[in-house]
Amino acid sequence: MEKLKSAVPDSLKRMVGESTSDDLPRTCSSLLDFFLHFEPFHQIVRDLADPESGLCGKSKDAALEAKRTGNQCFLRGDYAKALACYSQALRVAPFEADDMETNLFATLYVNRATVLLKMNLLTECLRDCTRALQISPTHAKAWYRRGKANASLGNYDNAVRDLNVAESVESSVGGKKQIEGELKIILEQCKRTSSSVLQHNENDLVAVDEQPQIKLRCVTTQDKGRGMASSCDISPASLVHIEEPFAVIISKQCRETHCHYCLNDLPADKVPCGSCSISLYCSKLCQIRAGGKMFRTYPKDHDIFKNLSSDLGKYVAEITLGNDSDQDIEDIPEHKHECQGVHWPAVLPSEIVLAGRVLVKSMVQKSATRDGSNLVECLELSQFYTQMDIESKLVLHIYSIVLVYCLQHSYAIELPINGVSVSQIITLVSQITVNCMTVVRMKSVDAHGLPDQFGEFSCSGNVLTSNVEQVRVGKAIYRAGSLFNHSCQPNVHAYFLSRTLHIRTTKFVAAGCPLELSYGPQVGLWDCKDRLKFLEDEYLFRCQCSGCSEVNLSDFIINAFHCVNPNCSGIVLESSVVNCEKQKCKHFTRSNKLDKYENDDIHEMPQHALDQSNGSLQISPSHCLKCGSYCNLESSRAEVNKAWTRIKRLQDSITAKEISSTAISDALGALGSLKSKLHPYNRGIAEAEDNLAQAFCLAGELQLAMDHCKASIRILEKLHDPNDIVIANELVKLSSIQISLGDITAVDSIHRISDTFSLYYGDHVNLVFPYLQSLQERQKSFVQ
Ligand SMILES: C[S@@+](CC[C@H](N)C(=O)[O-])C[C@H]1O[C@@H](n2cnc3c(N)ncnc32)[C@H](O)[C@@H]1O
Repeated sequence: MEKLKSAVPDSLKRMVGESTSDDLPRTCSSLLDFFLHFEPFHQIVRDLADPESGLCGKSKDAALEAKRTGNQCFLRGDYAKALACYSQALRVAPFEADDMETNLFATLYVNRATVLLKMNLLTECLRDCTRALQISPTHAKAWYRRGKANASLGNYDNAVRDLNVAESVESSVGGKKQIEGELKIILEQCKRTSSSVLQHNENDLVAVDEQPQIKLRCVTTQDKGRGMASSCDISPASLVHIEEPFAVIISKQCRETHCHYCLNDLPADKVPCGSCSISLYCSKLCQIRAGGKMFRTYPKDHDIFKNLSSDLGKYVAEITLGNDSDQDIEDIPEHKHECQGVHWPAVLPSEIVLAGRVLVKSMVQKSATRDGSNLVECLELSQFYTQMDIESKLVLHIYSIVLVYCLQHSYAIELPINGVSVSQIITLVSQITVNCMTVVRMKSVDAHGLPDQFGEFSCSGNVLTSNVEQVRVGKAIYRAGSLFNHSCQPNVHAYFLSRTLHIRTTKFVAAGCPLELSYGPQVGLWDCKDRLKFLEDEYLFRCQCSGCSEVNLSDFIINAFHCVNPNCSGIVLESSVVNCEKQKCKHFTRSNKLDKYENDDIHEMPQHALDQSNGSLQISPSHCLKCGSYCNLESSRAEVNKAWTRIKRLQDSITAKEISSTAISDALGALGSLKSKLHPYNRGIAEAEDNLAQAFCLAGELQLAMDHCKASIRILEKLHDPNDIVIANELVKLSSIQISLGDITAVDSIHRISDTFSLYYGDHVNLVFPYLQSLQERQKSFVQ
């Protein structure tokens, strides 16, 4: 990119930098012309798009090497490493390759199934055996391992069937004997235990039965353009919107951990893409949905099966044929055009690869014309090319040109390469920038940073604690979902089950009111100036929401300093905050929720400042809003910065899991400095308290951890609504500490968490956050 950017002549750079969306066909055409005669550009495109030089292709040698290492690890008993090696071998193995007259894929699946069986990952083992059998139906070891996994799962009928088939396809006498021995054991077990047939569906996609019952209207306002509004009163926690994405792309940092199609966690038996070594899937169904149907060896009329009873024959057919053909598979696989081992999909920025997906899908769907000239209109999304800075415009031009060339090389799309087509891609990417949604997943981790996926309490020594973290797993375009505008005080919450967007109200919404979600910033999390800056930088608009146009108390106190007068509870603001507050057009009214400040006098301060001037805020930076005392904020800021350097050291030791008593006592000193300079409800103090809570958890000092966690929550309660999810997330930590301490008040905390999470996730709460169930189980044991 740097090479291409620096090669562009200054005059062309200027022309691109000053362009508006109307100029795009002309600027694209000029830049294309330049690159056409610039050989390094063509070399770059060849490197990115030529399968021969692609770095993400399949290699039988690399697969055999990984398999060999896997075998050695297996023999040593290093099952985790063996599992990783077999998975890597599967990722790079060419689908058609054979190894010792057996399909290499099938062998690798069976090897991996053997490791999975050793690791007691039975369902995963079963699935790998089935995958091997769908490629190579007479693979005796696959039937045998399948039988063992089924027996361990208590599926005795199927285990007996598997072993009977294994025996009939096994050629060696020794092998047959071993199977017979196993069969006897299983038949014995079967007699002792009543058979329970468990269904193990490879693609356990979440069944979503709840459907939105409310009709929404699309309305247009002058300050925000189109937006969604309710046509009736809507009660809190109502599901108002469900939508499948138009296109999705996984985050780069989640490529090894999450399914590239549905974005769920990858299981131990992940499935690789059939034609490149980039993508990984949680199941074959996801692989097919993303990459299209692969060539498959369907079971032929094997002589070997002829002696089977009709019941067993039917069973064999069921297993080996699978049920993919019955599945409702999306007819436009979004990854297919990126395959064949080329590495541009791995190298180019996610938004560009996503633009490629949108473009190909639109063209295949025929909603876009062959020359792509109506691509932008057919998506009907807003875009802000003209507002972009000079540098971004040039980068966007170059990436768009590279993308069209790559698509033509590796997919042979019919899109002509000219100023019009490239300008359409530029507009498409700028649409994606402002309209794509970040798909997030909730993850609970224990104080030691270990994932707590199974909803169990992690236990390290005597410390049992948990945090909630959000993982940004991907980006997606939802056409109707994009019509929801942003508010820093949102009344709806967006979440994702697999790739499906769900939007639910978190407050009562009166008929006709806009339904607005948060694009990231929220009142109570950041102050107004930081929110405005983020939205301008990321989404290129100036926020007009209530939080940014009406004075609210959170924005006053979130970054406030303490009055120098120790007896005064007043707040002192920096000039940047004051300037931002003064620009708000609507001012503080009694309707701003004051209940949470009932026993404080801070709510009077903005009101007081307002009344004096009859309309506009009369507040001076560096002066206490209550008593007027001057505070030298420069020296306060310097002291606060010093304190933060010390707290950061504690954060580093938390990350490194190396907590020392010196680090903690130093951070306690720093917290004292923060408290002496900052207003008691400053968010920085909440953060420092939270860090200390985590540190004390790691050090096993749970009582102190609880005190600091509570102190953090007390501040959050001043900054947010009582049922805000930010507070519930912190309560997760508090409740797990309380449980560990045997503190009965854990029950109240868990009730609050449950109420808030149900508000945000409705009936999906346990799917999104399985940890809640285990908290509730623990709560029951308290009550009994
Ligand atoms: C995802 S789109 C939302 C739909 C958009 N209003 C439309 O007409 O297509 C995001 C754009 O909507 C507008 N928008 C959303 N929230 C806004 C807000 N709080 N203040 C001002 N503009 C907003 C901005 O122009 C932003 O770039």
